[in-house]
Amino acid sequence: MEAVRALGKALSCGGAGRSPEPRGAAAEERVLVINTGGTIGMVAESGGLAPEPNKLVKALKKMPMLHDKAYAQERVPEFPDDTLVLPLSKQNKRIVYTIKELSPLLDSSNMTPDDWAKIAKHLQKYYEHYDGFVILHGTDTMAYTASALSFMCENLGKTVVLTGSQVPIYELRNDGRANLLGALLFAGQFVIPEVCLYFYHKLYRGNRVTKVDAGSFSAFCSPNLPPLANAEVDITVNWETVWRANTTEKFRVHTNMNTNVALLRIFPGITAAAVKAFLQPPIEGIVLETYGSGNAPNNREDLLEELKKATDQKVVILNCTQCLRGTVTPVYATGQTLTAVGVIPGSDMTPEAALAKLSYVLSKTDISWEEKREKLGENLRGEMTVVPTGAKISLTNSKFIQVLAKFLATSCKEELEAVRDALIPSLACAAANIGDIDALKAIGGQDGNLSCEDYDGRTPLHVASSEGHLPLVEYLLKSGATVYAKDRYGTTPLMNAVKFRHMKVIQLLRDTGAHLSNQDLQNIGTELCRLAANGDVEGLYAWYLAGADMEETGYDGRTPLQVAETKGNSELLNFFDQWKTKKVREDEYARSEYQF
Ligand SMILES: NC(=O)C[C@H](N)C(=O)O
Repeated sequence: MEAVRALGKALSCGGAGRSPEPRGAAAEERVLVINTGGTIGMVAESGGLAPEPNKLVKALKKMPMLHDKAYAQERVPEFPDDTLVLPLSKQNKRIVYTIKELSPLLDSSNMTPDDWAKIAKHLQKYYEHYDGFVILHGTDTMAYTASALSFMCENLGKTVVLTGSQVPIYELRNDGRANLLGALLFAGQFVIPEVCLYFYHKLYRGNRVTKVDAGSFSAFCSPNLPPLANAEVDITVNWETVWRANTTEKFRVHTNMNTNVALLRIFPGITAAAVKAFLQPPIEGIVLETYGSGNAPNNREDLLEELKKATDQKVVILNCTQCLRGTVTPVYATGQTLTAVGVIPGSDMTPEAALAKLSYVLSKTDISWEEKREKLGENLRGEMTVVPTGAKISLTNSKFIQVLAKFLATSCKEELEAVRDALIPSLACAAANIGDIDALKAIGGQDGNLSCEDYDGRTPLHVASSEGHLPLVEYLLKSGATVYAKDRYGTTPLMNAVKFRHMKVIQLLRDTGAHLSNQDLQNIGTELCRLAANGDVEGLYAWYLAGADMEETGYDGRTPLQVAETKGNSELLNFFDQWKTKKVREDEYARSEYQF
């Protein structure tokens, strides 16, 4: 075991988090906090607890665990009034966070789909400006909002964490401080590209939670999926559980959710008249909350007839269990009867997730009713467990890992996992270096996380981007590798591709949502002018494709074009001519001569 530990230490990786050990000057990570209301920012009024606007930022500034005053003062005027900074984290990160307060602040009981859309639009608007997002929200309907946002956010590549509290943060004993701190640490330090919910030391998948306790700090539970991460003495992320979009498409939000949906909980003696009334137009879909493993009475012809009539009228009915834990299965005749009248089995989805999914899928205008029914049975955001078809190669089946395990004298599963976690980052990066897709596929098949980091925080995507292995970059992105990974120097795969001028890789990364960060853009004008002075058209083009503004000025106030004009280099002038005339429309640009 010692040998395994030593190996693990030597090769240790932080998953898809950012650099795992404190090293040198702290990197700054930017987090946007969207404050929607909830108990966390409430004060007692004559009518009971209610949210108080414009109070939170001032209060947080007086809390040393949530604001490092001295650091912020050094950075004035860069830090505006709504921007705070956490003390240095154990991972040597500075999390700088900006709070945007929505108006009006809401008790979450007053939330509607319009408010979800408002939050989603904020995520879209500020997506490229921040590394991660925290949404402060009341606990009462947090599971609904988390579920809805998980569907509304399409191709999500950054961490979004909802949190709140049971006791206002202004009170002496409260859970708000710890919850906010935990949420900020996750949003700022890890790329967990999901809509998550952080509460009482646990990070959950947002569409798997339900509020289970009105009087405990441990208010939420995720009955059918273990937490994505635990913040105990150490923060541990269960990377194998993390859901990834596996896409080369850009992040976007879908906000026009269908509101003609509802939840119907069956109970002994429910009348057919009540069900009929419930299923009348304009209703388009319902979540039917059934007993046990998805059962409803099969001796009630009148009820079944109403359900059948509704599905014939194209009302979608999704079957979820009333039980906190467990799944809808076709083991009982009473369950199979429902499927026979057109009800779709909802697996182990929570009613909150099922409702949000229904609202999302039914609002899609580009797919048919049949396709919508199909989509409801698919796992779209990790909201339900789908039994995999085809046996997965298990860790213990891997010959390579077995040989190594033998060599290292390991036997138990934990030790095997330690070997795997220690080796996979280096192996995956080595495979990426030589462009070996088959090797990467094999590594992925060993439960390997292809967003894993090596000892320098570099992921296979960094390496493949540096080397310009386009098919491999595409494979990695489609296997869930994050474009937002940063190595220990804060460098992203996009910057690697720019440095080594792999134009097609730059384009693919950009299509997937990669963008230049504040760090990348420091002194960008001077860098562009330097390239112009050297007549380095290829270098300029790489920066252009990566999204740099060609009109940035250098240290002497000149633009790259002005430098080019002084140089009189014809290739350079031709480049700027094309940029000026066809400009900035990338599609036209790509068709021009500068398509390397
Ligand atoms: N603890 C809370 O946040 C409850 C509050 N009623 C809300 O949901 O806004």
